[in-house]
Amino acid sequence: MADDELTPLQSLEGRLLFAVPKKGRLLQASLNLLEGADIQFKRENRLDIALVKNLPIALVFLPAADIPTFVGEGRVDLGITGLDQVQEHDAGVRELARARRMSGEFSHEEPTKPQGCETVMELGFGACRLQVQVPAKGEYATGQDLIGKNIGTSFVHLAQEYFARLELEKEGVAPDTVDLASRKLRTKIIELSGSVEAACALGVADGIVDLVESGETMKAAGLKAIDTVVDSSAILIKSKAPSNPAMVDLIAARIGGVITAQKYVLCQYNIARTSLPDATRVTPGKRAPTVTSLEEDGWVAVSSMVEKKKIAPVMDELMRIGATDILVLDIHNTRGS
Ligand SMILES: Nc1ncnc2c1ncn2[C@@H]1O[C@H](COP(=O)(O)OP(=O)(O)OP(=O)(O)O)[C@@H](O)[C@H]1O
Ligand SMILES: O=P(O)(O)OC[C@H]1O[C@H](OP(=O)(O)OP(=O)(O)O)[C@H](O)[C@@H]1O
Repeated sequence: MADDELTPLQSLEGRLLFAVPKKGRLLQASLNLLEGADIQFKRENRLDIALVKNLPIALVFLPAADIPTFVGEGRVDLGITGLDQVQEHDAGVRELARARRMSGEFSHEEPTKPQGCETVMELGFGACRLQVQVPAKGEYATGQDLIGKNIGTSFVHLAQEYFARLELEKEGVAPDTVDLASRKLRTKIIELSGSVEAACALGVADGIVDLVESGETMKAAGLKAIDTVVDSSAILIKSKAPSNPAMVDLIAARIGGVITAQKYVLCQYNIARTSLPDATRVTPGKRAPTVTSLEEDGWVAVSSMVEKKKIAPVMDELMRIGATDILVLDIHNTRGS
C-alpha cells in the first residue's frame, strides 16, 4: 500500500517523529523554520500528525508545554519548544523522583530508553522571561517578601523550587545541602492555566510567576517584575535515544543553516590591498573573509558574513577605511558555516 493510502497513524512506522507547537507564540516561527529547512508536509484539518513528503519524518503537533514530556520519555525524537517549558518539565521530574524517594516507592518498571531530553540548539525566536511579578503599587519588593503568600502560576514546579530556595535562604540553610521537596513549602503555589496576570487584581494571588516579553500585559494588569526565574527562548530538543540519529543530525544541520541565514547578511566590497588588515578587523567573517584579486592593481574584493544587527555600523566603518562598492546581500540558506 502506498503511504498516501494509509492513515497517518498507520504510516508512522520507520519515520522520525518531530514535535511542533500546535498553537500559540511559537507556532508561526516554527512553521517558517520547517519551510526554510525544506520539510514539506500538508496538515489535514483537525489532524495533529502530518507525514513529511520528502523525508522519512512525521510531524506531531502538540501543546508547547507537553513537548518536553514526549521527547523526554523518548516517544518523540525531536521537538521545538521553549526553554521555560523544558525547565518546568525537568523540575516536575525532579519533584516526582523526590516524592517517590520520600514515600519509599521505587519504580520496578525500568524505562526501555534513557529518559530526558537534550538541547540541540537555540532557535533565535520566542525570547521571553519567566518572572516573579507583584502589584506595582503594593508592598512587595523582593521574592523574600512573598514567602508564605499565595502565588498564581502555570509553572508550578519552577515556582515551587524558587520559593523552596528562598525559604531555605531565609532560614540560613544552603539550598544545595537540602532536598528541596523534603520539606513543606510555606508559600502556597496556586496552579492557573492562563490569564495568570489577572490573579492579583482578582484577589486569588499576592504575586504571580508568569512570562513577560514586551511587558505590555504586566503593565496593563498593574504589575511589576521583581525577579527572573528563567531567561527563555525557543529551542530544538532531542530525545536521548532517537530512533534515527543520522536523520536527527540532518534535520539539525538544515535548521542550523536556516538560523544562520536569518542571522547573517553577506557583505561585499572593494578595498585597497594595503587596507586589508583594517578590513579584516571590521569584517572578520565567521571564520575569515574571502579575498579575491581585482583586475585593478593593488585592489581586492572582500566578501564576508556579518551579523544583520551589526551591518549599519560595519558599513560606516568600511566607508571610513576607504572601501568602495559596498553591497549587502540577504543569505537564503547556509550549510557548514
Ligand atoms: N509573550 C511571549 N513572547 C514570546 N514568547 C512567549 C510569550 N509567551 C509565551 N512564549 C513562549 O511560547 C511558549 C508557548 O506559550 P503559549 O502561551 O503560546 O502556549 P500555548 O500552547 O498557546 O498555551 P496557552 O494555551 O497556555 O497560552 C512559552 O512556553 C514560551 O516559551
Ligand atoms: O510581555 P507581553 O509581550 O505582554 O507577553 C506576556 C504575555 O504573553 C503570554 O500570554 P499569552 O498572550 O500567550 O496568553 P495566555 O495568558 O493565555 O497564556 C504570557 O503568559 C503573558 O500573559
